[in-house]
This record gives sequence, C-alpha cells and structure tokens, in this order.
Amino acid sequence: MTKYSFRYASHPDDAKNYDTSRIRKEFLMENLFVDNEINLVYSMYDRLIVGGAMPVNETVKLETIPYLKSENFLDRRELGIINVGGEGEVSVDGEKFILNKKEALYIGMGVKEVTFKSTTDQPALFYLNSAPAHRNFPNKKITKENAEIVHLGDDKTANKRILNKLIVNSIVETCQLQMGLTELLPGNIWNTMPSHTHERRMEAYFYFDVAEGQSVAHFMGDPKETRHIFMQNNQAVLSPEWSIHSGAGTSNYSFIWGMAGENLDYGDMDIVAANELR
Ligand SMILES: O=C[C@H](O)[C@@H](O)CC(=O)C(=O)O
Ligand SMILES: [Zn+2]
Repeated sequence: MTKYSFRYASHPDDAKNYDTSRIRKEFLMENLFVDNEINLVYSMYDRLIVGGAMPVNETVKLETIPYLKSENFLDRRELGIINVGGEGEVSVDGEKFILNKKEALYIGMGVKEVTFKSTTDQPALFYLNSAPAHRNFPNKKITKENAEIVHLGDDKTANKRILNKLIVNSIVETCQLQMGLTELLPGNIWNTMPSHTHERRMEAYFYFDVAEGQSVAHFMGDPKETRHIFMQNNQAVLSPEWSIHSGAGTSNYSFIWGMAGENLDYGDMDIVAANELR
C-alpha cells in the first residue's frame, strides 16, 4: 500500500515565527517506515518526494500518487534508494537488485514497475528520494566499493565522520538527484559543522542508527535565525534552500543526505562558520 501526504514550501520570514509544533509539522517526517507500506511526502521544495518502503512479509509496489497525475510513478521522475535495514530486493521492471544495509540504487525515468521485498527475517528499510526528471539514465547499484568516500572532521571538534557519496554525478548520471550517507565515528556528534547553505538546491536529511534513548538536535533556518528540531531514529527533515542543515547528537549516529535543484555540483556550498551562526 502506498500512502502519501503533501508539504508546501515556507518563506524564511514566515518560518522564523514557527513554534515547536509548527516547525515539526512543516519540516519533520516522523513515520516513514510502517510494516508493508510505502509512505511518501511530496514536498514543494524542488518537488522532492521523501519516503520509506518497509516490506515485511509482502512485496510492496511503488504506486503512482494523485499529485503526479501520471500513469506510473516514474513517468517524469527519477528515484534514489538506500537500504538502512536488513537485506532486501528491489525489482525494477523485472530486473532484480539485492541491497544490503547502506547500499544504494538509482532508478531512471520511464521505469514502469518498482517493487520491494525483504529477503531475510530482518525487514529491509528502503529510504527513498525522488525528483522530477526530463530523461532516462541507466539504473545503477552503488556500494562502498564504487562510492566516493571522504574523511571529514576531527575528534577534537567532535565531528569526525565518513562521508559516502553514492548517487553523485561522478558515479551515476542523474537529472537532479544527489544522495549519500555520512557516518559519525564513536564519540563524535556534530554533522555538517561548519554548516552551509546552497540556495541552488534543497536538501533532506534522514537520521538512522541513532541508539535507543538517544536523539539528534537538528539545526535549521537562516544562518542568522536558527532553530532546532529534536529528532529520533529513522526520521527525516526537509531543509529549504535558504536553510542550514546540521546536527548534534547525544551520541554518534549516521544520516542520509539527498538533494535536488538547480545544479549537480556537490561542492557548491556557502559555508557559515560556527561563530557566525545566530
Ligand atoms: O550538501 C551536502 C550535505 O549537506 C552533506 O553531504 C553534508 C554532510 O554529510 C556532512 O558534512 O556530514
Ligand atoms: Zn548541504
């Protein structure tokens, strides 16, 4: 079963007036993984769709949703998938891809049928990002072997982390989607510090491997007008093009970043130093 909801985009002058419940309503996505369901959020930030597919004892099919007014979900879209659960299989017009935890799959525009199933007793958790596309590029699986891996940060600043570029244009051809996965090393808590904005692209963060009882304070907002959202394991958050996206956990954790918008230039970031934030 495919379920869906919709989010308008917010103006930064309005968003600075949001209280805790409103900021969570507009930006936080709490329940992406429900047994045998696909849950999608259609956002007006570059029309990125954020979602989760959790097949338990059924094969679940990606169905089109009314916002698309298209016969198939991918008629005018591309899709990025990263598994954060047990081993699973994605069938793409009959072609089968096995995804282990932290492995990614890019699916190009024009594919008609995408189905998901778990292949062990531990359910697969497929995190999904989909952006509008104008042409087909080949489907491609990306693992640690063909990822672009960058070591960032330092123990002294509690931000030592491994950034895995998975769906980026040096590895996979896409129309506008970029995705990857960043792992904080034990004792390190800060992601994306120094923080940045990139008005050319929106971004979504999905936090996972957050230990039981721990939480991540996600920082967002205009660099001079920041706000936070306390996030739990397996939750995602939208980052408008005008917003920073950075977080500090009460323990280490991992997260998936995904972007869509004007360019495919991962390095296009306007850095904001820690002591410039307000
Ligand atoms: O625009 C790129 C993104 O915000 C992330 O790739 C940043 C990140 O994973 C990190 O610094 O830990
Ligand atoms: Zn970013």
